[in-house]
Amino acid sequence: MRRFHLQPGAALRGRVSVPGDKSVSHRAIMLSAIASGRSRITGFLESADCLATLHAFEAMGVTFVRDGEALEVDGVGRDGLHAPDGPLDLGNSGTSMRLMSGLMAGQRFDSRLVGDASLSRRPMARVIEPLTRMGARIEGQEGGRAPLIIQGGQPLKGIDYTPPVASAQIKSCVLLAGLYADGVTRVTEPGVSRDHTERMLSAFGVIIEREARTLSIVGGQALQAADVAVPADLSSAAFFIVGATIAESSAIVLPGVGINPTRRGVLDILKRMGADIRLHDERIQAGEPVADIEVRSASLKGVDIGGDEVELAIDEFPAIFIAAACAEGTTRLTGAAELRVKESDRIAVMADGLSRLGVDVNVADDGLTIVGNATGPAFGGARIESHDDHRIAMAFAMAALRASAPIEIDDCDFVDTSFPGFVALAAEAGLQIRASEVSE
Ligand SMILES: O=C(O)C1=C[C@@H](OP(=O)(O)O)[C@@H](O)[C@H](O)C1
Ligand SMILES: C=C(OP(=O)(O)O)C(=O)O
Repeated sequence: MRRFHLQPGAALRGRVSVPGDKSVSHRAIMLSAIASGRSRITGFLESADCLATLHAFEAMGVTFVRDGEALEVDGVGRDGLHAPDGPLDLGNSGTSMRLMSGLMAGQRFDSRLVGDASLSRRPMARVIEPLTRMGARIEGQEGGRAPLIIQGGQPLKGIDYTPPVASAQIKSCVLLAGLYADGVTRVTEPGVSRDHTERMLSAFGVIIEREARTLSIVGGQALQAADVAVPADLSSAAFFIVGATIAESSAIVLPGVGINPTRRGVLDILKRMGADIRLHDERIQAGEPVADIEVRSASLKGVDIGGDEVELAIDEFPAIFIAAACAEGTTRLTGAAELRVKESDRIAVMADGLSRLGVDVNVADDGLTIVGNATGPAFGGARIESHDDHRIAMAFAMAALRASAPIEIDDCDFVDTSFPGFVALAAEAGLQIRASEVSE
């Protein structure tokens, strides 16, 4: 088991190049695999989650070749995947399982999607239900959990679907199944969620229409190979953005980070709290908006967060909670029950860790309230459990910048699911961090 050890204090400074976007990398593999021709992906995130997606498509006959910085993919066409020899192991990755269940429902062969203990606890009824309505034969375990067993060769039909929660994973699953369905598939979003799938489908030549909150896709369309330049991951950048904000005398620049409007809630929330965040050289890279992000230390104040803003920052709340603990006054998050069904229950696990560090926190069913401490150290020292959740581990690592004593974080192996190289990059930026292997 990997443990992080952090010494208190220090500042973050310099240029911090975080690796590629996880959501975009998954989609780049999936769409290039079922496109016709050779696609070239640059900036692909070589993390455990994205490699799980890549290996699943390798097992279905797709060839990936590394060419220097690029990953070349020989797409097999919409109907060219082969039956895998065994189950497709998607590890810790909710995105892989939910998006691929849509793709697998449209194949002629059977598949079995499995994951680790955390993924096997996460709700899959949210994809089983719409896919079943489309005519798929898909079965989960009790309570709608993985493994998912998908029977191939079922004719799918387009449906009109409104997911029960705003979720890019549900939306993408249904749209991808829609590629294999007869007629039109429509998804009406109950709230805005990240639109990487729609943008990338267009880049691969698929016609997908949006009218207000409804997306429509006509089944049977073919994908043409495309080049994808994956932006740096804003969700990974978020830890450094919060770190540089809360640590005195900090100044960093994060180059080439994705700032897609359906994803950039963390920037808007932190700015509302008083953060000094500036965007430079805003540009479009392979259909996605990116910018260089400059961050300097700033004094923060507590804010209320809720409504549509929640999904726009869904993965960044562990980091935002650390910022809230360093803000003057109270931060109140509501409408965020989805945080309870991520890699861990991020409301309970963050509240537990914050309490151990001496922060005044109150938990509700759908959010929490944090009373911040804007002057001096905001955290004491303690050993924290990350509950095998990458984002919990990295968020608490940043807390050390405003702690009065050392912090240790257990179960940090899962950081590699989204951010390989985190420790080295954070240390280079100034965080006093080291990792050790300890026996369980
Ligand atoms: O589509 C995606 O790539 C993701 C969507 C989000 O999940 P939901 O859409 O279910 O909220 C997010 O939490 C996840 O890390 C990645
Ligand atoms: C929730 C996350 O990912 P996934 O759903 O793909 O496991 C995340 O990366 O924070």
